[in-house]
Amino acid sequence: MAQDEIRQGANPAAYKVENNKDVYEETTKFLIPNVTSGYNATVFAYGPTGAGKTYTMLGKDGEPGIMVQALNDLFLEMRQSTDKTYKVTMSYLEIYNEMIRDLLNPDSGFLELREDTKGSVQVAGISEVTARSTEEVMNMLVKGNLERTQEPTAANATSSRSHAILQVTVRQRNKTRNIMQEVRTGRLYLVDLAGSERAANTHNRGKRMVEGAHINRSLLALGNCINALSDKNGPKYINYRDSKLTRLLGGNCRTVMIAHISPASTQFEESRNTLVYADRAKHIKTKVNT
Ligand SMILES: Nc1ncnc2c1ncn2[C@@H]1O[C@H](COP(=O)(O)OP(=O)(O)OP(=O)(O)O)[C@@H](O)[C@H]1O
Repeated sequence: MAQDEIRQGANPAAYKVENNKDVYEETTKFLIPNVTSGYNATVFAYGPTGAGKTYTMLGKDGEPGIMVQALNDLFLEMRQSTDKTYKVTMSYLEIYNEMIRDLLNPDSGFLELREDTKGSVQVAGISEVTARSTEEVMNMLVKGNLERTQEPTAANATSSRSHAILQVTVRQRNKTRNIMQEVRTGRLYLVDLAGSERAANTHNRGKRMVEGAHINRSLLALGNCINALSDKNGPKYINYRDSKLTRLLGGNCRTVMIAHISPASTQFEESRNTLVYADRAKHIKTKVNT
């Protein structure tokens, strides 16, 4: 079975978005039943440094981000199921300078991507930790964030220099079967990207410039995939293999892009670029195969 899925942003005049809860409800909440039904879904925060991506995804005390809210709904939905049992595992990784690090086990060094027998791309050797509640996931996330590559830049004092990806895997079994057979696996990717600005804008030199080039390689590949997928004449060849980020996230997946822009006039060019990408992404139709 194949299903077409497109969700356009609602009419901005029709609703108010004042906090992370509103952002979650308008953008991400609808994905949760898909994941518990065995589909993959991705939410990524896109935009220049300091525009609020980490604030949206992770949140702050008293202002929980998309991650907490998505996990709360995910666990709630699983608890309410009468005919299924679920097992949830999580992995947390960063892509820094086109290298993958396990943030829950940083001693494991740099990890490689591999295709499994079904053709889906996996991170070889990444730790998968069982989680029974949002608190357990968030505790591990906080631990993992201490390992994340974060440095001050001219544009943000606690700038995330890597793309951070939280993978939540939901394995579903049917309770009513005599043999407890695994039926479906859904995966939710929650992604806090590094800043999308051109390196020159953050007045970075040396190491930060090199990072900028690598960050931009992944983001450029992401932008190219968005361009190719949104081509009015139908998608041409999609270069998912051009970067670690697009290899990992590419393929069959319902995807939400949360675009971040700054109100500052000095950020006009970045804001415009972000909106152009967001507009293109809005027109992508994905075919999700079951
Ligand atoms: N909606 C908001 N309300 C209040 N404060 C915010 C909001 N968005 C962002 N901030 C604050 O702005 C600062 C920069 O935000 P944040 O670190 O989330 O940016 P970022 O886009 O993740 O940047 P980078 O790409 O450098 O990691 C933080 O101190 C954050 O708390």
